[in-house]
Amino acid sequence: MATTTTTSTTAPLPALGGDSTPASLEARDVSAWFGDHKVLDRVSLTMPAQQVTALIGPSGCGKSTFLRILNRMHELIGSAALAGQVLLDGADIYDRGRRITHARRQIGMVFQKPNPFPAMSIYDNVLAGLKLNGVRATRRERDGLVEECLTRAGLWKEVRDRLRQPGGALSGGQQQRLCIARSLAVRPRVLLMDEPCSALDPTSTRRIEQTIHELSQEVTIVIVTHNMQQAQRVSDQCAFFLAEQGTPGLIVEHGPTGAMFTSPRDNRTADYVNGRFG
Ligand SMILES: Nc1ncnc2c1ncn2[C@@H]1O[C@H](COP(=O)(O)OP(=O)(O)OP(=O)(O)O)[C@@H](O)[C@H]1O
Repeated sequence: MATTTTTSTTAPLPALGGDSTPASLEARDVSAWFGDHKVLDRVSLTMPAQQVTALIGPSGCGKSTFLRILNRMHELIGSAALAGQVLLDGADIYDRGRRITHARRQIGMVFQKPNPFPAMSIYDNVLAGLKLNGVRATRRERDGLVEECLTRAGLWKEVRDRLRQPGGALSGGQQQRLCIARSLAVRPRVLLMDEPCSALDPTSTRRIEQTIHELSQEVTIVIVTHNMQQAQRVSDQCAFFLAEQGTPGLIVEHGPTGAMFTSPRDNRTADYVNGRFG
């Protein structure tokens, strides 16, 4: 783990994982189970660095399970099991000897429902991940990081004069951007987003999409979305998941987003992206 000095400096805090450059993620033959229910079957997908990859598909086909596997959250569920590999810039995050916290620090997650600590101040919400990891920083470093992360999340101008107010007092869309700022504070190399706009109104949704666009050069993004317009607006590439008639989920087709929507190779993809099912 990178150490952080406590001397007064304007230099940015280093990444907890030692490297904050955007990383590629590659899933190789990933299968997943809950008990004896197999929910994913040999899913392989490359999610290139500095790109936004959208995971689309009908409810229950395993998109969220796949996303949770990408940062080792799946294994927190008692009945869960998995097979296959997940490579972060070529190194398997599931290698024996590699600690779960190592993957978590480098691969952040933003959830469907904004989940800031409601009674905690906006300022402290942004720093919550650092505190959890025992990182010490000067006041100046903390101030700098809070401003930087809120700016990157597109929230700074709206909250700069009320940083000591509780996170729970913000609107839903602002809370979601606060959660993005909190994720960014530990300098992840990949950001996973599980339907981050599904609880938001259209204006807040567009603001989050703008944030995703602005962040995409700095951090690799993988987003689950049910909204086909959103997938087209925010992503560079798409993967279409499907679980047919009680079979485990798999990827039917993946590729550049434009091609997936204008000239899909598989009829099932065409039916799904054109709203004929799901
Ligand atoms: N904690 C769990 N325990 C048991 N089964 C689960 C659990 N979580 C998900 N499943 C099952 O795994 C399968 C895939 O679920 P998952 O949530 O990954 O799909 P999804 O494509 O993300 O769905 P949605 O779009 O509705 O969120 C489903 O059959 C679901 O019932």
